[in-house]
Amino acid sequence: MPARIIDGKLIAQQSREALALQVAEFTAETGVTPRLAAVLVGDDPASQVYVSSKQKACASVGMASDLFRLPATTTQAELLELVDRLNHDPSIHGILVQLPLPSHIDPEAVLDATHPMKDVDCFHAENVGLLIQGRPRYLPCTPHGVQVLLEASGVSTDGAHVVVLGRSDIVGKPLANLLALKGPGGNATVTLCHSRTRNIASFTRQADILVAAIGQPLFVKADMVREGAVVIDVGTNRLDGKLVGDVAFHEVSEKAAAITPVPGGVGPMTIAMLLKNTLTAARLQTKTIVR
Ligand SMILES: Nc1nc2c(c(=O)[nH]1)N[C@@H](CN(C=O)c1ccc(C(=O)N[C@@H](CCC(=O)O)C(=O)O)cc1)CN2
Repeated sequence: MPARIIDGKLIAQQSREALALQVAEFTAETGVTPRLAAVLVGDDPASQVYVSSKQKACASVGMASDLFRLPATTTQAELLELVDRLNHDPSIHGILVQLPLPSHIDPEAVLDATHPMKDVDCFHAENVGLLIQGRPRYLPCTPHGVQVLLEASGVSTDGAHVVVLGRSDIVGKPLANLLALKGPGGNATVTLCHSRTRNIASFTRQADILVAAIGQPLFVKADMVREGAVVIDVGTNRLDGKLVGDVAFHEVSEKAAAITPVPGGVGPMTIAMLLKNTLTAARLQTKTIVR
């Protein structure tokens, strides 16, 4: 039987609708509108699309956003100066610096410079540390999106064997940590595989839940997947002008119990989770009057 499709577009929309109510309530109580600053350096076409989607998503839930567009020739010092200005602007609750940055800028220096309270991407070392210790301030957007997709589709991670392909700082590493935490949405047994893993298929075939975030188009084939597994595709690769994931969708969906498509799977969830963090940031930075 072909796999059930996990509809990220729909689940992200439901998440935004729920969030819009929370934003309205927060603003009515405090008079504060949560505000996100997006920083885009250079002309990467995909990054322009993602940043514009983030701004539209902010507006759709009643949040404000500002876009700071800088040319590709911007120096690291100039970017750090802008981040410092945003750190000190009390009207801004969340800062996101869109990645990738031009190659002459060290992303670590920029992410380290973002104030941890405004780090709504959850990339700052302090926030990553808090997550790993099981007391997160913010949840990393794509990993949290994967977690919400699983929950919304009735797929429990409790005691499940999750195999994560890819060890990036944005997806693989934080996702492995998030799913291994104690509590609902966690409690998984996690195996983290990467490009140097020997006989990777011997691991993927053991997965109850397989998450592909390895950045290689159509890497996961049907013979790498256990019958009845749940497959989550985080890949966004351009192949012959078309957007494809890390999973060979058609053949794998004949074997999996449930699968996310690309587009329309994890991608929209990343943005929905960013909005959640921006509201959390606004709450943390606003002294709410207790009535
Ligand atoms: N500062 C950050 N930079 C980057 C992040 C991030 O979380 N923070 N993640 C990715 C890009 N990304 C968000 O920024 C992102 C990627 C994909 C999508 C998405 O909705 N994709 C759609 C397809 C859109 C298309 O046609 O290209 C989908 O999968 O349905 C949203 C956000 C790297 N950089």
